[in-house]
Amino acid sequence: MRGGWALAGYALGALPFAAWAARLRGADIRAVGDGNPGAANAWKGGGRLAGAAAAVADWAKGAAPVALALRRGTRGPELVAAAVAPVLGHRTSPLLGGRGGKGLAATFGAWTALGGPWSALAFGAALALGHGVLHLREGWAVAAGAPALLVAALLNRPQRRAESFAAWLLTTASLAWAYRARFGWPPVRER
Ligand SMILES: O=P(O)(O)OC[C@H](O)CO
Repeated sequence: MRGGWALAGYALGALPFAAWAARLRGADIRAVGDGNPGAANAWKGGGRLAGAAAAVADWAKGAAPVALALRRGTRGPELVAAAVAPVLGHRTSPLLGGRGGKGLAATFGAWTALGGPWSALAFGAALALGHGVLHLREGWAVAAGAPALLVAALLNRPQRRAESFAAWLLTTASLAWAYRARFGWPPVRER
């Protein structure tokens, strides 16, 4: 069905696993840290197990629609939709009143399947380098990691060049918007 991957991906992405994991451990994720319903706050509010479970579940909900779409031979705009929809579902989850999370874990999941594991690893390494080693503010670290993700995906899965480029534009725009309050000047944090 045309639009099926977009609908299924959005519905899966909208499942707020981090909020549920925190709640299972008695925490309200909105009251933890910056209130983002993501794995980091599930970890802070609900402990390591809740955080790890949320990270895996949020990653998987990004990866699963793309992996299934690829297995069915889906290409073109439908494949792009399968990659982007879970991220948007997480960002705007109706189960959280439209105020979902930033979509970082779901983005990692979608790219693990679309660009191959190396693209997600390249993104993760660039984020760790930018934020952890070079002390870039979160927004800048995400922006600096995005080109690494695209280059790794194009090298890794050259046969999906058009889909990767389209999905990259959309997931990067989504992350840039989600992290818009985390840019700030200068790009490097004061220590
Ligand atoms: O972008 P989310 O919503 O997957 O959550 C972000 C993580 O908790 C890391 O800050």
